[in-house]
Amino acid sequence: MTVPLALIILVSTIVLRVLYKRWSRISVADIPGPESVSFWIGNLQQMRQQEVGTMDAKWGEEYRKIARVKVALGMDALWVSNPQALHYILHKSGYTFEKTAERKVLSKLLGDDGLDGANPETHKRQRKLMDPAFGAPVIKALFPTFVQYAEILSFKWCKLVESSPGPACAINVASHLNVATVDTVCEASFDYYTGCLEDADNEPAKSYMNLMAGVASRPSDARLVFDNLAEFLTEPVVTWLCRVLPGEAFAKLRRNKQEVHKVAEEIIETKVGKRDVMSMFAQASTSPEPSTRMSRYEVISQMRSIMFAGSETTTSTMSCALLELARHPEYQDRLRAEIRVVENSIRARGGGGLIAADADAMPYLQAFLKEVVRVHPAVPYMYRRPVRDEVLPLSTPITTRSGKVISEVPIRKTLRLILSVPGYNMDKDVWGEDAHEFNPERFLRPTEKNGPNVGLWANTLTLSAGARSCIGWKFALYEMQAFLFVLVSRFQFALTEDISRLRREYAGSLVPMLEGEVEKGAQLPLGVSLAEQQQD
Ligand code: HEM
Repeated sequence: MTVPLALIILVSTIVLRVLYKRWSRISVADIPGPESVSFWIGNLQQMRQQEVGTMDAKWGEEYRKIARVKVALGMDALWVSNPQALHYILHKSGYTFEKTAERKVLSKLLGDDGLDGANPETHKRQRKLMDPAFGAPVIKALFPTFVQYAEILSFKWCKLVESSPGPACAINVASHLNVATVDTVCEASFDYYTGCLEDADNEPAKSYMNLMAGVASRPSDARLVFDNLAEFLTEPVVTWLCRVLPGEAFAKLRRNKQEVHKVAEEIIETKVGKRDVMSMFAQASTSPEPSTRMSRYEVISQMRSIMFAGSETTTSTMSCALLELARHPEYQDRLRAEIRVVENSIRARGGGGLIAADADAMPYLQAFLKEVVRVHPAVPYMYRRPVRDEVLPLSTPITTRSGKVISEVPIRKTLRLILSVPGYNMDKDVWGEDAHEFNPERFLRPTEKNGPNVGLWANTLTLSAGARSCIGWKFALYEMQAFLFVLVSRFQFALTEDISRLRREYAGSLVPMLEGEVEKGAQLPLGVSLAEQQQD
């Protein structure tokens, strides 16, 4: 077939499908929402032009937690932060709300046939096989590895501080944490030493540095339209396009895939009889029973899925944790005081190092981390669409454009839903009048229950909920607790002048960047100096 003919068929298919959807849908036209900026990209750029959460706070108040927005080519979507609706979508409906086509394409690009993009049947099988590898006993046993990597990072920062002319050294903590989390996830999950914190040149690990910033920050209008076309194309066409399309973003993803597949093939061969996450998956690849088997390609895909899902998310959250400590010296002092008490008790029991039970018994560390996770959601949006016509229940009734008061919204099959994590996490009806302030104290006082329990941890939506919730949440929390303990014990954090240019940018995940230097990727420069240590 000639290229022009192929193009004509492609464009006609898209036009027909757009028209079909327009005529056959249950309309959400009566739901209030912001005016569309253009037919091509609707409100999509508007959602990205401001920092993560700004638009969500505005729309949450103005449209009462559910708004009709426009995505590409004049298509409708619903932006949702309504607690009852979120609860219904994530908890009540199993697999009725699947990931949108463009979200699945991203999963495929970053994780092949891994868990994140799997269709319901495959997802159920994979998740059942993978859940034990992320259970509390396995993750608590990994705690010494988390501490070990925090120590390596701390050693690196000590050298930087000691060699700087003044007592404090400006360190881009986001980029250092990115290296640390990639090293940690490789060692803890796959028993694979990458050594990037110690300046080793490991290509697979390096391909995860600044990945989302390179792939998804500040997309052009054309790119936004292209992403939204995924809905009208078949999977083989999308896969082919991703293989051949030009541009640095696609090239970066192709390099990443090549590097990780190469190393995953080698790792699998060494896994017989071991107990790390990858070994548990590799054993599943030899199971004779189809319901407990993962193919070799699926096992390799899980490595990509986990490395992608488990590195930039924790980088972003820990960076924001250090930022909040720098902004609030009083919280920093309080956390350090709690750390000193635990260090004393470790000394009193004869040493042996920090263990998971120590972190579990630190109320302020827990409260602080919960507040970081609430205010700085590493994955600000989740994208879903119903596989059948559905009705979304609302906890707060809304008045439609035509003046009707409704507490349910009928939606057609495949309507795109944008689940707003900052919208829910900052909802005053759920969190109180001070919902927009950073205040760890809220998790230390008894709270009234306002509405359904939506989120997985501390009721925040940050780790999602339900069948497709974050499988690595315990991994993330223990890793972040270990890092915070070690780093706050050794260092004092302060703001630098550059922080006035800080933007919490949306690049698929929340990435801290500096205005005017977005092309440099994640940046969070903080003043780091040595903290006063206790005398023995
Ligand atoms: C603070 C850190 C983290 C945050 C905020 C986070 C958040 C999330 C969210 C919101 C989802 C659901 C995405 C969606 O439905 O579109 C998810 C899924 C997932 N996460 Fe995490 N994550 C974190 C850390 C980790 C870690 C450390 C790992 C692995 C070591 C991990 C592995 C995964 C995987 C494999 C999925 C797909 C789960 C499924 O589809 O069943 N995550 N994560």
